[in-house]
Amino acid sequence: MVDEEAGVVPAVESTADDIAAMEIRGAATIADAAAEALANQAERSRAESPAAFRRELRAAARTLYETRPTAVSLPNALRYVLRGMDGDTVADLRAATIDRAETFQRDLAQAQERLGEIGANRLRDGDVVMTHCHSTDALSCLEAALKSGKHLEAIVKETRPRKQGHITARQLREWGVPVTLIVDNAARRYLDEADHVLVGADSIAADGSVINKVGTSGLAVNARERGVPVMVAAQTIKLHPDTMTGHTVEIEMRDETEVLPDEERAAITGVDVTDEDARETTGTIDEDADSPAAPELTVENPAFDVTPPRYVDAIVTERGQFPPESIVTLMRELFGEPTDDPWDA
Ligand SMILES: O=C(COP(=O)(O)O)[C@H](O)[C@H](O)COP(=O)(O)O
Repeated sequence: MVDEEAGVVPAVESTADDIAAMEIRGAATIADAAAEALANQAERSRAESPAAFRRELRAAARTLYETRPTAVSLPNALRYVLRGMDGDTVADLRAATIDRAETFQRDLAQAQERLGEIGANRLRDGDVVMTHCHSTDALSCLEAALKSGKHLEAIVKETRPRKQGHITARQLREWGVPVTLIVDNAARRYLDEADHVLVGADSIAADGSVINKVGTSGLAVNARERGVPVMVAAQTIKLHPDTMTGHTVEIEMRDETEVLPDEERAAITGVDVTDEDARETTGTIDEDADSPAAPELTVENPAFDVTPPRYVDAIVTERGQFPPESIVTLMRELFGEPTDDPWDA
């Protein structure tokens, strides 16, 4: 079935929904799923003319693009696939698009493997690595080090509010790595036991700033104070070309219920904190607490933050490792001049 209006097939809508809901998450995985979705669009398109086919693919790209704003791997993937949409007939366009998406997915997997081998060189036998969130690029470094026979241990930050640290812990344990899981607030204390901080990235800006899961910047600042090197594992698909012309990276603000579910909010707002009597008889719910007179409770839920380059020791890519300040050279080489929206490709 095709969405008649936009021509976007249900498989694309469903991938977009999964990305928005974080069923599909992590910058590399999102890019892979987006390329796959465009291939699905190409395969299932009922367009009868090359122009209609191109229109549909652009609409599909836009649907995918509008899901989450921070990981540049998403528009980079869309742009890459759409730029390969060559041909004079619908059949040729279909074949070219599917082929291009497959090439993208293959290159992505190879880049991650290569990056892992490079990152593993920074890790010594017996090292303890502190992680934040769940990054397949970061895990690739650990996997390569383990495959080369190094013994590693991990201190895994829980990563509130979505607890992606649990995914990291599960994976590392499957690989036989002893894991110590900590709440985010305990990171500074446990940095004394860590030899490296290893994180991934959603975007890397031209000045070498690293945009990653919220909490990365605080971790990096603490690591610098403790003398623990911070290594960022990021395939070049994470380089954000628009930042070369001064654009900033949008930080996604997610729903407040991830931080404060409704029942917990009610437990806070149900008590009138200005009413001394109500506070003393704990558990008393003030019926008027949510009245316009009650003080406002605001919850902010930024999904990512920005770590300035001075707190990062190395950005490890499939092209080698770079000091953050020199990443712009690689960015220029790979992306050339600044880019348009993916659907303008
Ligand atoms: O911040 C996150 C995931 O955030 P979210 O869970 O909100 O998507 C990851 O560190 C990067 O995306 C890198 O992941 P990878 O190395 O797998 O690309």
